[in-house]
Amino acid sequence: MTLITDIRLRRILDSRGNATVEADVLTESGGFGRAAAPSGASTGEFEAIELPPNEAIANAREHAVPRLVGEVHAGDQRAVDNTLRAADGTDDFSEIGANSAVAISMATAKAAADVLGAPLYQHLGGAFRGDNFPVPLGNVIGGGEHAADATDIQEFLSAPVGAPSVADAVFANAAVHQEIHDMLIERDTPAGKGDEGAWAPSIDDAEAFEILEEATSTVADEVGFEIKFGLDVAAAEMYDEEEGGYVYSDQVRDTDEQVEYIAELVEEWDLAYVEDPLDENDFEAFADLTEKVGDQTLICGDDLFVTNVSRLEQGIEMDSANSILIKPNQIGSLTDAFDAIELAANNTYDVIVSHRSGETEDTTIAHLAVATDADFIKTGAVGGERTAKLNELIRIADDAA
Ligand SMILES: C=C(OP(=O)(O)O)C(=O)O
Ligand SMILES: [Mg+2]
Repeated sequence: MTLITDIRLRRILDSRGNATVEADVLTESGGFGRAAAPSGASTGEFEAIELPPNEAIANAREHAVPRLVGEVHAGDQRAVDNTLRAADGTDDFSEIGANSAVAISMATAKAAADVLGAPLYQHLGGAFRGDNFPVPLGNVIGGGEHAADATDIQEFLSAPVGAPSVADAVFANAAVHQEIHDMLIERDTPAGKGDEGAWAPSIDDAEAFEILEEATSTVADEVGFEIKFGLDVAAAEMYDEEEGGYVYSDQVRDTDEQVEYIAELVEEWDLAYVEDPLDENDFEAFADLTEKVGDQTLICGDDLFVTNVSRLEQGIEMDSANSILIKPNQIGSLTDAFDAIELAANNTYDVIVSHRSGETEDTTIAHLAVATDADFIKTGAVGGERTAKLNELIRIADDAA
């Protein structure tokens, strides 16, 4: 009795104050699900298309809603997402918008879970899901497209790999964030926050590494478990062919120099994680770097893979990385995100489920990460739209215990 009986779409605010799409899905037996689309700033060239919310809502109402309401069962997620694809009729959701598609897809999954009386992670993961919890990667210093006049590297991420529980890990990342604040004050470097709540001081990357090392080791001593750190370089945003490569504040590095530089950073700082160290079109340079340091760290494709099975297949074939970032709105549906996760896991890639820089209170990604046994979740360290997911993870762990 999970036949979809109504879908309501509306514009709500995201964390940057921009409009985004929210969907409510109702079912015949009274199930209800609500979800909202997030939005990126450093978006990949190959992502599914986000339309202006008004347009996305109008087009989804015209093309998708009539094919779903009274026609498809909410519990059959693949049928729901296939219907969204058929209604859209393009490869990249450019007709109804990936923002409408992902909001409907996620809201439908929640409605189906509601009908079952089960938490979303259990509906998505099934009764025999593993009992692992993802390690949260906390963005604590950042710049790039997420903050003006700050670091070149987009995200410096605290990685509490030794935490005994997800709650310990979440609190450790918040403590690192606070410790960095204290250190910045001591250094007379006041800082505002970027889009994801990370400190965005006007410092260079070298200083950010020093601060992060000190902050993570101070907090690790306090909490008694290992905290490493990692990066989202978001290198596609730096890459400029006409300039001859990767444009940093103080120099331009060509592709070989960029590979060398990142490999040195991995060695010097014992990095646990490096996301998008190279341009989104350069599967080969990714493969060079993975060959050099892939046994010491995670080389993760975000803009490289855009949660897209075909791009991941290419990466697997070329050994371009050893992990993938999963952002459901990059591809437009939960089914597509699940397929990418399954392909990654079958090829021993680590999986990192991720928020976007523009977020809402929606907690679907916390459930998705637990349901799929993801190795990591990247969803900030502080800020209401980030703690919505982090606190949900704590609740899920509590519920599952
Ligand atoms: C979360 C990220 O930023 P955005 O949402 O701006 O793409 C990212 O690049 O990993
Ligand atoms: Mg990224």
